[in-house]
Amino acid sequence: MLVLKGLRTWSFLAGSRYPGSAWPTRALVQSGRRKKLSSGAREHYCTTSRFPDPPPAGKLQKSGGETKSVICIEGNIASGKTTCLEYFAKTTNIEVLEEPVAKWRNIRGHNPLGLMYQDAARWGITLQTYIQLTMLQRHTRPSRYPMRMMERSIHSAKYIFVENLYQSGNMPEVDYAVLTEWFNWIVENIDISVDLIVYLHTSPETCYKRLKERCREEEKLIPMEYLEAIHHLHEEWLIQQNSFPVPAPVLVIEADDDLTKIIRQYEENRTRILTPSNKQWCL
Ligand SMILES: Nc1ncnc2c1ncn2[C@@H]1O[C@H](COP(=O)(O)OP(=O)(O)O)[C@@H](O)[C@H]1O
Ligand SMILES: Nc1ccn([C@H]2C[C@H](O)[C@@H](COP(=O)(O)O)O2)c(=O)n1
Repeated sequence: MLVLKGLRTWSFLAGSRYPGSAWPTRALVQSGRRKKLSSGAREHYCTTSRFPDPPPAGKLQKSGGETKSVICIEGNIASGKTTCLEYFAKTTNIEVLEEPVAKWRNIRGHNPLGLMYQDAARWGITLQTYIQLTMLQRHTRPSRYPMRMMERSIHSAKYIFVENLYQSGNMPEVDYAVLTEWFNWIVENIDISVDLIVYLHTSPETCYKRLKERCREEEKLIPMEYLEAIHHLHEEWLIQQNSFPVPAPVLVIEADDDLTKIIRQYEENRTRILTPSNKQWCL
């Protein structure tokens, strides 16, 4: 392991390892199909990899047992997810839930996010255990709104970030196995269903630029290779759909553009984003 300025650095792209997942992976999800939409957004829909809808009897329901639509905004670090949520929060009467990053930066005076960036092999499991809990709390939080828009999901926490730690050699197999067992139990027993994924598709270069502009203290250590690895895992999961189950139809928004153009795309896709039950545009 390389050491830089006293900090452990990352080895991001170690060989691919996929044991331990209770989910069928490549063979099942390869039936995903895609089409180009006139608005410039691409849609990917994979019926066979969706979670059952409604959830099977016996599964713990969201608090209150109410039925609501859940839209998850997925994308690389600094791709513009929070900005997207802020835009829809201003213009729409829906519940908007940002990622609980403040919790990840401060749990009883400790900063697991910062620790993870300083030494991923030591603190990766700590951070991801806490993220899995806080994302579960997000999914199951009671709400009086019929629609919820969330930043990321418990699914991407597992399929992107835990996976990256494991594949890059920064998470021991035993830690990965424990988190996977927890995740599989949650999937099988708690309703964490999603109705639409909006994937903000950016180049890693764009994210690197935005990350530097945002200048979050803990993220100053992030190298370009890390954003490339996270980008690659998103592409496999949501575009090629050949790594892990995709829990909902995917609407792809090309998000490298400046804010004015992005907002135009949000407007053009407003109905698709806010009517996830309308599958007319799906294959
Ligand atoms: N389309 C855009 N063009 C230029 N800068 C953007 C755009 N979208 C977001 N930003 C800026 O990039 C940074 C990261 O955006 P943010 O929404 O916080 O990303 P995320 O929530 O995905 O990490 C912020 O400083 C934000 O103001
Ligand atoms: N499961 C996760 C989710 C997020 N992170 C990190 C990545 C960023 O540094 C930070 C917040 O993400 P953003 O909203 O800015 O994309 O949390 C992680 O390590 N694991």
